[in-house]
Amino acid sequence: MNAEPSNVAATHGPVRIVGAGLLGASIGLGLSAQGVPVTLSDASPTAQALARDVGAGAIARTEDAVPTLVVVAVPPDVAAQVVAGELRAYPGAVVTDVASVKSVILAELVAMDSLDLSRYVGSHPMAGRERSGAGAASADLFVGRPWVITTRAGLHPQALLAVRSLAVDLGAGPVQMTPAEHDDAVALVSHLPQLMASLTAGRLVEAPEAALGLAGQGLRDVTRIAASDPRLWSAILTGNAAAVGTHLRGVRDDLDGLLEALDRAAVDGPLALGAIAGMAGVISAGNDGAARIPGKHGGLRKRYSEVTVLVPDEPGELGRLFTEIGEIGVNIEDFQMEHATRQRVGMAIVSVIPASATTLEVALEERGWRVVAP
Ligand SMILES: NC(=O)c1ccc[n+]([C@@H]2O[C@H](COP(=O)([O-])OP(=O)(O)OC[C@H]3O[C@@H](n4cnc5c(N)ncnc54)[C@H](O)[C@@H]3O)[C@@H](O)[C@H]2O)c1
Ligand SMILES: O=C(O)C(=O)C[C@]1(C(=O)O)C=C[C@@H](O)C=C1
Repeated sequence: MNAEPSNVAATHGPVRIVGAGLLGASIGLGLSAQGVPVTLSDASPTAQALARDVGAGAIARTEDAVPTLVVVAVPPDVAAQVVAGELRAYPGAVVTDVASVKSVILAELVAMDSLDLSRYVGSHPMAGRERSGAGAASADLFVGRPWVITTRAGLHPQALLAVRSLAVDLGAGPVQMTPAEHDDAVALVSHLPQLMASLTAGRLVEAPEAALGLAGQGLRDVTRIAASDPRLWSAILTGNAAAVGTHLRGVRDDLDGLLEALDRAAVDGPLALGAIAGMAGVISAGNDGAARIPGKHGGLRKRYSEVTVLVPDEPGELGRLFTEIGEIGVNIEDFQMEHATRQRVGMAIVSVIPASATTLEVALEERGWRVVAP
């Protein structure tokens, strides 16, 4: 049963969404759930119909009420053209786009004639998935995530406010920065990780089956986003080429140092002069960098204990595990599932606060679950 829409949004509709894929449909779902009227437009009639069918809004028609806010959620290489069209079509509306790069789109818009750019606010929710299209959309996609809102001279304060309200209504935290600051930041925290995941996964293309059969959670963690859409990501990466190049050159320097140490170990043995320090330096820097990644709600990442439980690969077993953890009175902070190759069993890795780990292990064992030793 659908919950009644709770009409508490600060965003005044109608909101028109152009590009009804993962981002557009997620925004539509989040706004529709709060009773904001949403219309959807997409170059693909199929994408448009799918977004409507998942509940993201109504398909746009020429006789629709004029929107107060237009959200452009198309790939970055066409975003400026679409934003310009919307600014011209709706002279009273605020127009935002959610593309993953910001400077290149603004530069394209500035180069166009007779556009009222005081109503355009480039933005970027730092939330997404490795899958495209409305079928993967979720109203909760933005909850607890930063939503970058780019600022610059000449912006109408009401336009800024409208896009801030959109972010807040969808549960995100607005963060203001210039387009250049945004592009530098995402080159490091989003675009470089995508490339590293893709480069690592690309090494698997010709890997022997026997090696792939040994793959554990480490490989899965590092390669989740390697499933991302090549067309979308090519546009993102080339749209932020200079900043991405800077970080990749940094990685290249690190790789050169690493290879030098490895080559020494390969020739003179594992304890060759400088070899151990070379490895430890890279791994320690990784520890320090990872420790700086903020937790999902903005605070410092908490260190949880992991309790690993074998779960039979049968309907309802995972649900039973969750129910019993609830009965034991322990809160699940995070959860991952690891699948054992060629076995009818999976490993549920349940993250809990350290003080609860032993209690949970003992209680689950008592209830007949097989807990894997930490
Ligand atoms: N995928 C993510 O994780 C993520 C996260 C944050 C921001 N973004 C940005 O959001 C935007 C949309 O990404 P997505 O993941 O939703 O992609 P998507 O492929 O799921 O959806 C894009 C939609 O835009 C439509 N489209 C393409 N050109 C169009 C045009 N000229 N006019 C109208 N519709 C057009 C496509 O048919 C498609 O339905 C991109 O700019 C992307 O950089 C993506
Ligand atoms: O979680 C993911 O799938 C993402 O990679 C989302 C992610 C990110 O790098 O954080 C990817 C690109 C977008 O521009 C914003 C968010």
